Amino acid sequence: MSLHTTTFSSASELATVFSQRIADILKQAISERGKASLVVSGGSTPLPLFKALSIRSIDWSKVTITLADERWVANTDAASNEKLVRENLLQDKASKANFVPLKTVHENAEDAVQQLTATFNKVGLPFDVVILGMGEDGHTASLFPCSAQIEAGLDVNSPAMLIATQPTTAPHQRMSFTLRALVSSANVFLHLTGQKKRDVLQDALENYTDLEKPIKAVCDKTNVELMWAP
Ligand SMILES: O=C1O[C@H](COP(=O)(O)O)[C@@H](O)[C@H](O)[C@H]1O
Repeated sequence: MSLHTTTFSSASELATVFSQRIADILKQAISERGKASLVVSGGSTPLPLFKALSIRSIDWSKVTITLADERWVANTDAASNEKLVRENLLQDKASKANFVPLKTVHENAEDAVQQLTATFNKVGLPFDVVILGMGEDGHTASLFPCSAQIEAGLDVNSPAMLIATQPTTAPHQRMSFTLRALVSSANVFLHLTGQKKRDVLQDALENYTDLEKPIKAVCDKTNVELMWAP
């Protein structure tokens, strides 16, 4: 499988061009099937992209948006990826999109897997667009190399679509789509900014196993387009 890199001069140029690219794919899906789906990541990197995407002119009422992963905190908590999406992506034109949260009322993430799986069976996989981020430890979505659940999360022979994870090097229980669910999309993007992340990715691809650096597992299993700016 291949990694194709597009380099931008700045995070804002990246956001402008990438948001148009995503909008074009979603529009195409809507014209073919009457609906489209978009998986976004949390963390700090996507902020300018969310703002650029929110003002794109597409029929957002036909788009389902969800997250690649969620921290198991209330959606009012500063650490909530849902909060980030609601405040920055589900605004302006994109406020009409249908957002499906990963956080449920369950106290433990593990207890929510069955309900969420039923929900996303109705949404339907594969997703039209998956945008992944990456942490400096090589985790992507909430597939953390330090977690006891990493083998299960990366097992593409398992039918599991979602997995509850507990990182030991980062706070909060998590809910994450599995590698199998993420790479089933025809359009998997990796969105990174900064030289440090680019070096981590390069090192992961050259010197580590999939279990040690889960981002490598994604690149091993599907074609990934890296959108990168310094
Ligand atoms: O914990 C998470 O981290 C990664 C990377 O976040 P960033 O702040 O370094 O951009 C993110 O992709 C993931 O969705 C998030 O839950």
